[in-house]
Amino acid sequence: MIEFIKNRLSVKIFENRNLMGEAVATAVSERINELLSKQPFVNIIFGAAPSQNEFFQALVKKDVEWSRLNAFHMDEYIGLDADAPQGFGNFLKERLFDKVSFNTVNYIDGNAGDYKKECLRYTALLNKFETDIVCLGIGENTHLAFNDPHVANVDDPYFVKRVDLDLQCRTQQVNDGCFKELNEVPTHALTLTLPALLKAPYAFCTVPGEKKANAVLLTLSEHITDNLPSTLLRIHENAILYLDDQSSALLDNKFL
Ligand SMILES: O=C(O)[C@H](O)[C@@H](O)[C@H](O)[C@H](O)COP(=O)(O)O
Repeated sequence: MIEFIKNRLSVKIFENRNLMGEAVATAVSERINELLSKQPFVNIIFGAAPSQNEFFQALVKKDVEWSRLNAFHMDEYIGLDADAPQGFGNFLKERLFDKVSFNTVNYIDGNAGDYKKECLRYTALLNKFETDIVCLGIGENTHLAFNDPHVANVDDPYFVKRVDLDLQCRTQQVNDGCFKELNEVPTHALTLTLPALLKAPYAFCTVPGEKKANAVLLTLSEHITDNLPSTLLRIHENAILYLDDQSSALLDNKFL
C-alpha cells in the first residue's frame, strides 16, 4: 500500500479493488465502533454505486452493532420505477440494508410528486440525525453524489435539492453497466448538496477502476473549487481517499 497526504486529504493506494474494499470496511467499522463507545447511535450516509461494491461486501461481515446505526443515502433518480434495480435506494437495499439490521434506513423518494416537499422532509431527517460518517465515491466528472460541476455549490443554502445530470454523469451510468443505453438514464435527480455531504466529521471516499483515473488526477492536482467538486475533499478535516491500481494509474512521482 502507498500512502501520501495532499493538503488535508489522506490518500491510500491498494494493489487491487478487493484489498481496497477490505481496507475501507475495516477503517469505517473501526470508526463506527469508536463512535458507538461514546454515543448511542451513529448516523451514516452511503453512496450507491458499483465503486462501493467491494467495500459493502466487506463491511457487512464486520463486527458492528448495526442496530445502533441510522442509514441514509445521498441521491436518487427522479422518475425511475419504484422497484428499478438502478434506483439508489434499491441498490443499497440489495447490497447493504437487507444484509444487516440497521436501526433506521432512510430512503429518498425519487417519485415523490412534490419534490420540494421531499427535499424538505429529507433535510429535516438529516438535521435530526446529524451525520457522523459519509461513505462516498467520485464521478468521472469529479462529482460528489449528484453534484455535477454545473450545479455544485460549496455554499449551497440547501441540504437536498433537485438537479439535472450532465452528459458525462449520465454516460458514466452506462459505462458502469447500470443502464444499457444513455436514453434510459434519467435526466434529473434529488441529491444531497456539497454542504450536506462535507459537514460529516468523517469522510471515506472509495474510488476504484480505470475510468476514474482522470478524475483522481484532477482531484489531487487542480485548484480546489466546486467546479471540480471532489477537490473539496482536500480541505475536509478528516477525509481519506481509497484508490486501487487502476484509478491511481495517472498519478506520477510528484504525488507518490
Ligand atoms: O450515490 C452515489 O454514490 C453517487 O451517485 C455518485 O457520487 C457515485 O458515488 C459516483 O458517481 C461513483 O459512481 P460509480 O461507482 O458508478 O462509478
